[in-house]
Order: sequence, then C-alpha cells, then structure tokens
Amino acid sequence: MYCEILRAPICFSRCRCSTSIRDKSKRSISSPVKMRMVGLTGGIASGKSIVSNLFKSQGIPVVDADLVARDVLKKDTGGYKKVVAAFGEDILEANGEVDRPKLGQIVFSDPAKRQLLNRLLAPFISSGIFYEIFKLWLKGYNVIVLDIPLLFETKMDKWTKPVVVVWVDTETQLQRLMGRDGSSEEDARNRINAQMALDLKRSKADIVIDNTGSFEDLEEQFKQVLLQVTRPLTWSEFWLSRQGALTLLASTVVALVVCKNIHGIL
Ligand SMILES: CC(C)(COP(=O)(O)OP(=O)(O)OC[C@H]1O[C@@H](n2cnc3c(N)ncnc32)[C@H](O)[C@@H]1O)[C@@H](O)C(=O)NCCC(=O)NCCS
Ligand SMILES: Nc1ncnc2c1ncn2[C@@H]1O[C@H](COP(=O)(O)OP(=O)(O)OP(=O)(O)O)[C@@H](O)[C@H]1O
Repeated sequence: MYCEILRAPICFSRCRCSTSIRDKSKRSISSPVKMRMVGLTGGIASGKSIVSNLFKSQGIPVVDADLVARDVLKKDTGGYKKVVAAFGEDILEANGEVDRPKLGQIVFSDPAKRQLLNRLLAPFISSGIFYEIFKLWLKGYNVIVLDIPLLFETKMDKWTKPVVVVWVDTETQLQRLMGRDGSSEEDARNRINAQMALDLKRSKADIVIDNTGSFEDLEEQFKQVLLQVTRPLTWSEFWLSRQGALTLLASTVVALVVCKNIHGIL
C-alpha cells in the first residue's frame, strides 16, 4: 500500500511476504525511490551483525563499516601504506597482508596507538562508506542501514535517522565476546573499553534493541524496529532521495522553460 503523495510504503505488509531476499531487493530497486539512512550501532559483540542480517533478510541493504575497514587495509591500498609506514613491517604476515589479530593486540591495549590507527584510516573508511551509500542511492533504494560500530565516536550519527542501538549488559557482552572470539577476559575487556560506554550509546539512541535475552526475543523486537524504519518518508528524506533530486531538477528545467517562453511572448 502506498502513500499517494510520497509514493512510499505506508505499512510493512509488503515486506513481510515470503519472497526471497534477492526478489525483495530487486523490488526495492524498482519501486519508487526515496532515501532514509538508518544508523545501526552498539558495542562490540552486542549483536549488530545478527540485526544487520535481519535487515538484509527483509531486502534492506546494509553498509557494513567493518567490511569497508577491511578493504581499506588490504595489501597495497592507500590505508595499508599509511598503516605500514606508521606501525612498521612487524604487523605484516608472510604474504604481505596485515596480520589483523596482531594489529588488534597492539591497538586494543594502547589507546594512543589506537587513536593513531583511527586517524590514519578514518578518511579512507568514511569515503568508502560514502561510496557504498552513493551506489545504493543511484540504485534508488528506499531505506538503507549503516552498520557502524563507531557511529557516535566518529560523529557519523548526524547523517543517520533513526539511530538504532543494540544494547546488552556488560557481563553478557563480555561472555559473548569471549565465546565468539575465543579471547581472554583481559583482551575482551580491552576491546569493550576501547569504545564509548554502551549505556551512553543507549542514551543517545532513537530506538534501543535490548539483546540480553534470546535470539527469539531479538527477532520479536526487530519486527517493531522494522515497522518504524519502513514508515513513510518525511519530506526532507524525500528531497535527499534520488527521486527527490530528479524531481527538483525536472521542476527547475520546466520552470526555466516556462519563464523563457513567457519572456518571449511579452
Ligand atoms: C584493529 C583491527 C585490524 C583488528 O581487526 P579484527 O579483525 O581483529 O577485528 P574487526 O575489524 O573484525 O573488528 C571487530 C570489532 O572491533 C571493534 N573495533 C574495530 N576497530 C575499532 C577501533 N578502532 N576502536 C574501537 N573498536 C573497534 C568494532 O566493534 C568491530 O566490530 C581492525 O579492527 C581495524 O582495522 N580497526 C580500525 C578500523 C576501524 O575503526 N574499524 C571500525 C569501523 S567503524
Ligand atoms: N540473543 C543472543 N543470544 C545468544 N547469543 C547471541 C545473541 N545475540 C548475539 N549472540 C552472539 O554474540 C556474539 C556477538 O554477536 P555479533 O557478532 O552479532 O555482534 P556484533 O555487535 O556484530 O560484534 P562486532 O562489533 O564485533 O562486529 C555472536 O557469537 C552471536 O552469535
């Protein structure tokens, strides 16, 4: 069902049908184009990837900042060269790629080195994220999700609305992180402490998902979140969309032609 003015989905019922992810993505591409950028963040191991996969399963594309960050650290890229110049060749594997666990050990136990790494990679990561957004904008997606662990820390939250924070209590976060990565408690705590406190992130959120419970609890909450992020676009979101930009351009051209003709008549 569509709003006639915005031609955006009025309710979520369209997204709940049982077509495959691929089919739904295609439908999003061909449907009227609007752009809402939803921020998805939380603490390390709070469950962002699970939520991100739930969005993808509904045909909503996700820009994954961790994947972008991986790309900009690949061998011989600009980010790689800067990082190797700053941290030395000791951080490299035999094949010349960055030894990520080793670099992780260094930066997560030393705030100054972490800040240095952040500073070196930030321009590459932010331009990589904007390039991914631009590609999705060109494809005309209605709603996209930016999964950015450091959304608040990097102040990229100002680009996104609403901001969804996946929250867990610290003990659960610690246990899940150690369980997933097989890391020691000290290492896991270092990684948690390298980020803004999760309670503070929760206080800055538009929408909070409490992931302390089971996967089923998480999916139940996700249904409500999906309803909120797929509600009709606001006018400002519409003008930022590809269709909004094209409408503005077409209206300007028509107005100029009309003015020129009137001027000719007079
Ligand atoms: C230090 C690196 C090489 C460690 O790699 P590793 O494969 O062990 O971890 P991975 O990249 O999968 O990150 C796992 C999680 O760690 C957290 N994290 C990553 N980098 C940072 C950072 N600089 N500060 C705080 N937390 C971070 C995030 O929650 C992320 O989801 C890597 O994390 C990295 O290059 N970090 C700097 C780039 C960055 O800021 N990435 C976050 C994107 S917003
Ligand atoms: N509700 C849950 N119940 C049990 N385990 C969970 C739940 N949610 C997430 N997990 C587990 O916790 C771990 C961390 O989850 P996930 O990888 O999604 O976190 P993340 O926020 O994406 O982490 P990162 O910041 O490192 O990218 C995973 O092993 C995942 O399977």
